[in-house]
Amino acid sequence: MSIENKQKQVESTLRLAPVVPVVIIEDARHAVPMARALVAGGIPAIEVTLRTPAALDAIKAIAEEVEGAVVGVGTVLSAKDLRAAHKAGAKFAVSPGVSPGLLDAADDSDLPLLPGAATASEVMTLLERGYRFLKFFPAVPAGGHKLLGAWASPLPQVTFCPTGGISLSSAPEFLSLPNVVCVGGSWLTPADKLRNGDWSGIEALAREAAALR
Ligand SMILES: O=C(O)C(=O)C[C@H](O)[C@H](O)COP(=O)(O)O
Repeated sequence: MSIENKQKQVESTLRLAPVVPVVIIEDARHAVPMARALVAGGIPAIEVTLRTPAALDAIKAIAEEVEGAVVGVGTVLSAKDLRAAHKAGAKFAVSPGVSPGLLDAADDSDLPLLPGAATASEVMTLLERGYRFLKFFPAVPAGGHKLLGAWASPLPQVTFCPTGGISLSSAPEFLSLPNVVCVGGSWLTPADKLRNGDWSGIEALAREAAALR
């Protein structure tokens, strides 16, 4: 698939809701009820990070069992991560930054990648490779909505999903920027709610997030 088509897929996924939850899942058995709660709350695109041994099983379970969910994989650092997540059923991939090896692997893969960038030079390098939709990471420590707003004029062809340090209360300052399509954040799936199986609590957090903007 061409980079243009993969980027179109990324765009339509990012346009589904104002927030993409970034999930750290410790127990794959939590994946399906958690994803159902997020979808019920109006948040269909879900990024499951490859930070725990349960991540690939969680992605597989959501892909197979949760109607309406668009499951993606986060913390993709290598070609191997990309292949494993694609095989598990991920529909999109997210990386905190890029390496030449990861970009080459993404060119060879049909799994659309949302690559991370934190400087204008990184953004320009990714533009050269055909990427117009990028993750801005780590959004708040790297300069927050002020940095992102400053890129809108010289880099108008690039649209971002800022992630890293964003909360329900700070999301609107990002979402109001012309070069932001949605934000990412871990606040929708807190560890204690996952551990306690508080699915209605997660649905309530999703509903609040879906109403942003
Ligand atoms: O795993 C990845 O690929 C990442 O780039 C990191 C995540 O996007 C942040 O960890 C978001 O987490 P919060 O700052 O808690 O909202």
